[in-house]
Amino acid sequence: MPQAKTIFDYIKPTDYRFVHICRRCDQPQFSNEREPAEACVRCGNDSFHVVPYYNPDQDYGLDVDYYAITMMYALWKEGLHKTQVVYDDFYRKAPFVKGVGDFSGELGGYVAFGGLGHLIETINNLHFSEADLDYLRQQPEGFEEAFLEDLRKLRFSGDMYAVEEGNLVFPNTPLIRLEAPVWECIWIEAMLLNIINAESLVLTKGSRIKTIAGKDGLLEMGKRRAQGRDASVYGAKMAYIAGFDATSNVKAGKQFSMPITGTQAHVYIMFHPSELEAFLAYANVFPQKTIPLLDTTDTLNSGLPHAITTARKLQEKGFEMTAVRLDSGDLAYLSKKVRKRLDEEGLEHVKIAATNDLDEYTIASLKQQGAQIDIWGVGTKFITAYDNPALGGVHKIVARRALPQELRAGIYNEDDWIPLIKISESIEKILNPGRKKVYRLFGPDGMAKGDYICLAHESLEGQSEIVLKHPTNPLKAKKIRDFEAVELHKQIFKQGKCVYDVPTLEEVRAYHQRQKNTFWEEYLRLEVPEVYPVSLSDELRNMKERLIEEKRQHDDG
Ligand SMILES: Nc1ncnc2c1ncn2[C@@H]1O[C@H](COP(=O)(O)OP(=O)(O)OP(=O)(O)O)[C@@H](O)[C@H]1O
Ligand SMILES: O=P(O)(O)OC[C@H]1O[C@H](OP(=O)(O)OP(=O)(O)O)[C@H](O)[C@@H]1O
Ligand SMILES: O=C(O)c1cccnc1
Repeated sequence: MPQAKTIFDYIKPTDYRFVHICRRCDQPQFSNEREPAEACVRCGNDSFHVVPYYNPDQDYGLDVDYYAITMMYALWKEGLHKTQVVYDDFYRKAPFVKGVGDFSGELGGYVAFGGLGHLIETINNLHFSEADLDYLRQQPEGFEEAFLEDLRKLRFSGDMYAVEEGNLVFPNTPLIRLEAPVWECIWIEAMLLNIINAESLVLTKGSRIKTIAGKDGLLEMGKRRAQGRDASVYGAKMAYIAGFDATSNVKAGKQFSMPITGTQAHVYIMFHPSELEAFLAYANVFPQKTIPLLDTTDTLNSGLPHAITTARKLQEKGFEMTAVRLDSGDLAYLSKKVRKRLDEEGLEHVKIAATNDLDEYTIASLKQQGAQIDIWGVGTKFITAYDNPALGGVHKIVARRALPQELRAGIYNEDDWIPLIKISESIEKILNPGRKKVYRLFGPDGMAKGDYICLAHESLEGQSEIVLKHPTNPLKAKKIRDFEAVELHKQIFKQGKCVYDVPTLEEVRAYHQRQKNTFWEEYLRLEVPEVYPVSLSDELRNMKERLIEEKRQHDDG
């Protein structure tokens, strides 16, 4: 007899917090309330098992810090919420970089820009659901119904320009430029930073690991250690962009159509009466992809001979064993011993995979020690960005249109962009004001020579020579001739609509590698990397200095 249809068969619940399951007939009912209000729709019973329900597709509108909502409300009350503004997103200091810096103490390093795909998807979904509005209605601030009604209709309506995902970016360079009504920019802030900071950080870590692993096999295995489910899935995506070959994360494989792979864990070996039986049983089921784990008992005296026996059995059936995995002990020593033994047995084709808290530094050290490792499995230290757990990217207002009182007083015109600046104790922290764009300058050899940040109306077209000047240290200057200037920002949203052809994951991965290849190794090395030149145009620098001066005079007066 066919099973009775349930509510799951008819609707796709998007907005509920609880499922009340009838204790008599198992009929589920969705609700935002913990307390079941009604009797079972199918059998009339009134006893329910209450199960928390969470659909990750919900709560886009509330994916914010509360002060965003209160500021949005205050601006709405003032009638200024739709004022057009410009926001920049940038970071100030590259992560993971160790060393003392150059002669002026400046540290180099880069960030591989990640998260744009996820951000586009999120902005496309941005809205306040009825449940979101109900939640706000319950807050003690007493938001007016007319405000909540405006939130109900609110969608992102602005323009967004961004560096493309996978490119390399440097401190203080605008990665994203948002031009939208001020309340939308405030709404988006925390969500945008959450995505871009987390994914760029992990992509950068992955990119560094890939630099060291080179052409060796590289597998992502961090699911169990990532800080949250989302972080594991998007982290695996970043690994693939960085150049890893595959992930152990099956959800990421499905969600992003990326390759998945795996070996075997200690449980499989411990469960069987003996290590050899375990190896043989697995090989029997997966003769084309057998990667025995050698260290459950004793890597060299038990795991290795049993793996060799397994490889022989596979050969008898016409198969070659793929690899063996080392997961503890001195990986340099063990890998050399294992390689030698395998080669002596005529098993040169069997590769050696290694895991155990690896990162770019351990891999570099193992390579330097002559370790015979062909495949690196990297988990915890990649996915958690272990040695630098946060990227401090920020989202700052840099310009706005005139306010009604300024228009009335004739101080500004309607189409003026008014540059904004925030003075800080340290000169490095003072942000670059105004609507800006970024050029990357390439030499005739195709290598990146420096980035040039200028105002949006400026152009480098027809210019054959340029002096790149350090933003805060006038002694650092570099003349460049014979360059090709490429604008880094692409338009992503136009009046709220995505106008960007979002590349496939394969394309983003290839793009990351191509961009990385345009940087000299000196900028990418792990320790004490060269500082990549980033310059402000003279017009931007002069404007910044003038605004600083005006602000100081204004505050003194
Ligand atoms: N030759 C080597 N040179 C540098 N680092 C190594 C070398 N061999 C292993 N390592 C690293 O040293 C660390 C060893 O960690 P740890 O002592 O926790 O492992 P273990 O005792 O071998 O195994 P287990 O995970 O079972 O505790 C790991 O991060 C591993 O990657
Ligand atoms: O070491 P990672 O870079 O995180 O790579 C993934 C690790 O996860 C597994 O072990 P698990 O951590 O579950 O147990 P273990 O520490 O006892 O090996 C596996 O054996 C790897 O060692
Ligand atoms: O497939 C593996 O070997 C694997 C997967 C996740 C974690 N550690 C190892």
